[in-house]
Amino acid sequence: MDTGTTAPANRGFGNEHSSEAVPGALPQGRNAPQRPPFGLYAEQLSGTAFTEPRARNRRSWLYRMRPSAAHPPFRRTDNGTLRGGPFTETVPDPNRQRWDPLPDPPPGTDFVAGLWTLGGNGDPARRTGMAIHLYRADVPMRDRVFGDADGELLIVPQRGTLLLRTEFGPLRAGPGDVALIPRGVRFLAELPDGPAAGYVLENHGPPLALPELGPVGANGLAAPRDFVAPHAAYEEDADRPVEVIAKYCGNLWASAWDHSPLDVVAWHGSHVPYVYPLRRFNVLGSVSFDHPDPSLFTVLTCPAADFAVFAPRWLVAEDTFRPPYFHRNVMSEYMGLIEGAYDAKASGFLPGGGSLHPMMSAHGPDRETFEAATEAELTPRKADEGLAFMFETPWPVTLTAQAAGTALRQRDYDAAWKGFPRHFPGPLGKDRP
Ligand SMILES: O=C(O)Cc1cc(O)ccc1O
Ligand SMILES: [Fe+2]
Repeated sequence: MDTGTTAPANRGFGNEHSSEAVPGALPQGRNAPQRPPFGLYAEQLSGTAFTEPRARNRRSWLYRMRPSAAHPPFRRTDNGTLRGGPFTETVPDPNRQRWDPLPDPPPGTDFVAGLWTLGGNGDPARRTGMAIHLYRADVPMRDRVFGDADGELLIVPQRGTLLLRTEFGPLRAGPGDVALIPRGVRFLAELPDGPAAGYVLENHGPPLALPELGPVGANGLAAPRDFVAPHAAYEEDADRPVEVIAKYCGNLWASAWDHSPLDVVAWHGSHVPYVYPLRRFNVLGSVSFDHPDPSLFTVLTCPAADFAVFAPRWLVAEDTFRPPYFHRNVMSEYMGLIEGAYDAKASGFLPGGGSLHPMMSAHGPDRETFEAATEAELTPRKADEGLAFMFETPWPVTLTAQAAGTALRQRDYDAAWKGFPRHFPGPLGKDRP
């Protein structure tokens, strides 16, 4: 992971971070001096209510060339394939769904234009729920900058690298990394390795945080120090026309600025973007028997969703069906695959594709996986065939019309669980109880 500078990484989830692109640009001892250094303008960006308890309070102070307030009106612009809650285009569907990866975008698609919404729940106007988006882009954002008032964005690259130039400085995230852009933080996405694709969890509610560790102890799972915040960096050519796009209560709005919002010279605070390399996740698992619940793989959690990663790990459980078990649960599970294969599905779940297992819908290993795991010799085995993740949400996910109607939807997904033979009570007269 490259943070774009040679300075030591700005590490630690939830820290009071600080950074200055020019020595002396960050005011010391107060947030709003009468005259900030170099004639910069001080601006507070609050991610939580002013009175939110200290442990959950998120805000940052930015010292910029111009106040963000100096801009003309925002006007509605085309949402493209982006949709916002409340999701009412289809009725909530109890069926299990799976999609093939999205095809390449029309030439000239940047990160924002390439956002394609699968579905979600809640309502951004009430700051509840979440949305699931996919993105694919083949051109960098140059004179376009995006900011999402509706929530934070957890970006999961699957193909290609994103160089995210944020108000707080640059972050680089490629396949195997996740980037977390807090609510309202403006950024553009460049594509240093060419075309890019991936997944986005948009969280409308309280921000994602590291999970409690409980009996796990003081260490384990995602370590706070593996989250890297950017170093302050501003655009030298900030005085140029830039289209600023805002997502606000589900819709896109655009404003023609005469300067770039990427003009922050110094900042400090807790409402900051991060990159986290998923392979740093300290996977814990069963060293005796049984397959643990996937909550043990939680990287980040918030009321609207848990983000879990299925990272390489050793499987050693004795007398155990080792892949994910058959289950029905109250949560709705959207899964994506960054690379390789996932241990519950022998076929059909492709990198860049996705599956949705709604509230109380029965799912688990497909028949091929079941048969193989039932016969497998239970020697210690490294499960390192891929990198999968899950957005697990307590509320049903309602699909957009495009996600429900697309030809990418695998209409025969139920066949993954077809043909399980009945063994009980056994042939008449034999083992019959
Ligand atoms: O459905 C899935 O594949 C996700 C999942 C994984 C696991 O290890 C246990 C339960 C679960 O829902
Ligand atoms: Fe599941």
